[in-house]
Amino acid sequence: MARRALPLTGAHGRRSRRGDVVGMSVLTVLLVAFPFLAPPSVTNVGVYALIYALAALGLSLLMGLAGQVSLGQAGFFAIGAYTQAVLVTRYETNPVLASVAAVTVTMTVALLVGLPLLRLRGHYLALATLGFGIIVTVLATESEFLGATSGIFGVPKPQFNARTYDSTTEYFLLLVPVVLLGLLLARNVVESRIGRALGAVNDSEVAAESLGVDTFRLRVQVFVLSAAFASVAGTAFAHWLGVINPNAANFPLSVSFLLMAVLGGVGTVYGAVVGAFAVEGLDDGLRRLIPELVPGAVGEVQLIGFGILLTVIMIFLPGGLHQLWTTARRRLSGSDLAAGGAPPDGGPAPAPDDGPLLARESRAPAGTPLLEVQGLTKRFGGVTAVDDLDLTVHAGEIVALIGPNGAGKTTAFNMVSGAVVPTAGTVTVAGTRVEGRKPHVAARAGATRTFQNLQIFGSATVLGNVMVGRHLRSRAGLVGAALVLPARREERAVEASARELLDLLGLGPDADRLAVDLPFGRQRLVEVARALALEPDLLLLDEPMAGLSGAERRDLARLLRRLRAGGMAIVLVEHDVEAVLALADRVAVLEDGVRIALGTPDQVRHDPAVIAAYLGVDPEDSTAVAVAEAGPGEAR
Ligand SMILES: Nc1ncnc2c1ncn2[C@@H]1O[C@H](COP(=O)(O)OP(=O)(O)OP(=O)(O)O)[C@@H](O)[C@H]1O
Repeated sequence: MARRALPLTGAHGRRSRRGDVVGMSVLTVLLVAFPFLAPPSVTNVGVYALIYALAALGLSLLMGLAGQVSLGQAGFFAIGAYTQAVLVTRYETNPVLASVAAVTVTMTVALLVGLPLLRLRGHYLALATLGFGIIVTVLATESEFLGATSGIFGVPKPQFNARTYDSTTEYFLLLVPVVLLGLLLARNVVESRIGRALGAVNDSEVAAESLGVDTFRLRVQVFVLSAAFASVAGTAFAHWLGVINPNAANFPLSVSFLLMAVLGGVGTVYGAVVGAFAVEGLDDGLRRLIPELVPGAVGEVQLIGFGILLTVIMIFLPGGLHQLWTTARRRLSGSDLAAGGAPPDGGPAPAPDDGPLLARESRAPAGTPLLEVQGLTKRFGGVTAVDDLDLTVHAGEIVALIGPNGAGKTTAFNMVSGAVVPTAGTVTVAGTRVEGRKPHVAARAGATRTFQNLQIFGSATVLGNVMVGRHLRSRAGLVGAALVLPARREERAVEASARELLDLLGLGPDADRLAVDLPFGRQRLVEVARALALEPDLLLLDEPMAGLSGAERRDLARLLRRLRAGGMAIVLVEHDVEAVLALADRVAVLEDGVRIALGTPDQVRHDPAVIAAYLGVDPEDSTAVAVAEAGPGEAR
């Protein structure tokens, strides 16, 4: 399971508003005092640090939230800078209006670039973004309109109320509120429904998708947001330097942004600012030091210095300076902050109530077909894992899918939930065709799942895991999240309903612990709670009993009965045949991908073909079948 170096927030699910206010206040005081305390040459370095911090912040969001590395951030920086320079110098546009236009242009380009590029992952995406940066550099170099290699001169220092901000100190102070606003917006996004969903995607894309998160759409959104940050930085850069040339898009600058984000701590919003100051300080230091150490050395030597630094950080401090900070805090407070306190031991069992659970008026009446599978087939090369499967599951019933190892249960299950594309056949969930589409489509239609191999969101608390399950039951988008106000009330409601569900499943005392710190059986329960948070009409459970103790199995079986009584349809793949026969209304049996039986537990229990499949006796041999019927036991 992919995990980012550090949780972006208090382990998405727990906010620290007081910490935010203190952090922002301290940073504001430090930044405002900086130009008055530092000598002018250092303030000059500080101006660059503030400008670059914005671009690094965007990159940090992209890497921390969307898990994507971009080597082309300078490309967006340059697009912002060039657009600003053109509008201000050629069309005498008001600088503020020009900035709005520059950011809009950059975001549009990012959208157009992101739509095809973000289908790539990992190194491929990094290489593609590198290519994008190179294209921008070449276009700027070759374009006469953009001044070719010389670039565009004469971008004036900004003026407000007939006052020109042309001293280093003034420009620094002008940038401080812009950077603080950028931090605030970024922080809001990280703490929002969108940030939580992206954090989940980083931990387990398939699980996040199954809870209704449209991962591609979110990635594109963060990519565009990240470019917007770079663009704002570019406009500030153009006014500060007064000239913009193709160097603004070049690879070393993208590497610098990457270094700032990584050094500060990927995904941590304050880290980008700290990283920018650290890198710019080092850059200045290396610029002075290297010519003394290596006579005649030029820029490339500095780049090597950065390369070495980046490597050392990745090896010894993958969480960047933020990691140092959190470790120090943890040591000072003598507690494990991420874990959210001492683990309770075991926690109480689910409530003993046996009434219907999660019933609601909008549910389809019992007996309504919610899942219709027709002719579902999957071939892996020469292996036909599932062969022409038909199955209908109705509201208010539990259907079990059983069969010996390799029978095709998981493959069938994965095709129904959207994780595997069928070779043939259809899957309809509550009237929506979902076969071959991403799992979030099935989730939107009302179906979600748990996993045989647990897919817990490792960087999140138990509460954070379950809050992701509320993704489709909340609405705040990226803009709403950035502006926080419309989203705050919704967030409180999401947290309250997630806590309610945790209490219902006896997980309340574990709510603020990291989910991965829980024992295996309780992690399974977290997955069930997370799935239930979506309020599904169809719940797909892949081996939910595996790894549970006897008491936990009984509790889970009772929970499923209560959900069925509440009108939910449940499909479970399970190896514990006795448990299944005691729980399910109907049982479908697969062997070598073929459905060999479908009926009530009693019918299936005595079906000679089923007995033969499990025990290897000949269904025509009545004596062997009679002996086998005496007790099929567990399949494994
Ligand atoms: N990605 C894959 N590539 C190739 N073959 C696969 C793939 N996934 C499954 N298979 C094959 O398809 C068949 C069905 O596998 P599947 O995992 O669906 O069975 P299962 O009933 O869930 O088994 P188990 O109970 O062991 O989990 C097996 O022969 C398996 O080897």
